[in-house]
Amino acid sequence: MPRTLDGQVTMEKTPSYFVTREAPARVRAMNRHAKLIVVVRDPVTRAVSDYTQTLSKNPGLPTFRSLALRNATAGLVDTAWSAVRIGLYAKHLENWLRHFPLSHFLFVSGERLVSDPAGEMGRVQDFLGLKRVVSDKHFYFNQTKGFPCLKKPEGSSRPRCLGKSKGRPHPRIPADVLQRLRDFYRPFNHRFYQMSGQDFGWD
Ligand SMILES: Nc1ncnc2c1ncn2[C@@H]1O[C@H](COP(=O)(O)OS(=O)(=O)O)[C@@H](OP(=O)(O)O)[C@H]1O
Repeated sequence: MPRTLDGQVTMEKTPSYFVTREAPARVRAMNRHAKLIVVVRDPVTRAVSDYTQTLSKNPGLPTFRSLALRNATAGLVDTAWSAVRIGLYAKHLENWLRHFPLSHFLFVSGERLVSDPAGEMGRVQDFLGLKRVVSDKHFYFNQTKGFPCLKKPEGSSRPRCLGKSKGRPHPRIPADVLQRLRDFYRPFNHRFYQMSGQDFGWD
């Protein structure tokens, strides 16, 4: 990574940092002033999205139900499955808060990133102490993609949406499995709302 000069902000993005036990201590050892941005979405939708991603690479994958529930009859949720475990945001945040104060974090709502990308980007710019440059006029809603896209990315004169692997249709998951997961996550979500001071309205 090149050295950051005065007036520059260096950003690094790795989704697995948030859920990796050793990451907070290592990040702190590198820079204890680091600002940390975490994008979170409803953990149930996140699990289905995760499954969709794996399924696209491995079409022979067992059903979502058989991976999410340890014992189909008892309906116990399998927290060893990474698609489930990653959504336990309160647990991951607890680990990070041993190394960084809450003021170093910005939690971005994955849902609002879709419904109001400029609004969420406004919060990101404020958090980073940047002038609000990215605004409503940079986004448009692409009907075909079903998501917001950039009107004119930096260095290009043509609009740009995220790639095919972002915003794919999800397979239909049986309602009882989704309900089981919703019930499972509820207490963890509430704890996460308390810890972060933000209600994401997932239930
Ligand atoms: N503008 C825009 N365009 C397309 N997709 C968007 C957008 N904003 C948010 N999203 C949501 O981002 C989800 C994919 O992001 P990931 O977190 O899986 O990406 S990454 O693997 O961490 O890079 C992806 O999840 P899926 O819908 O499950 O594909 C999207 O819902």
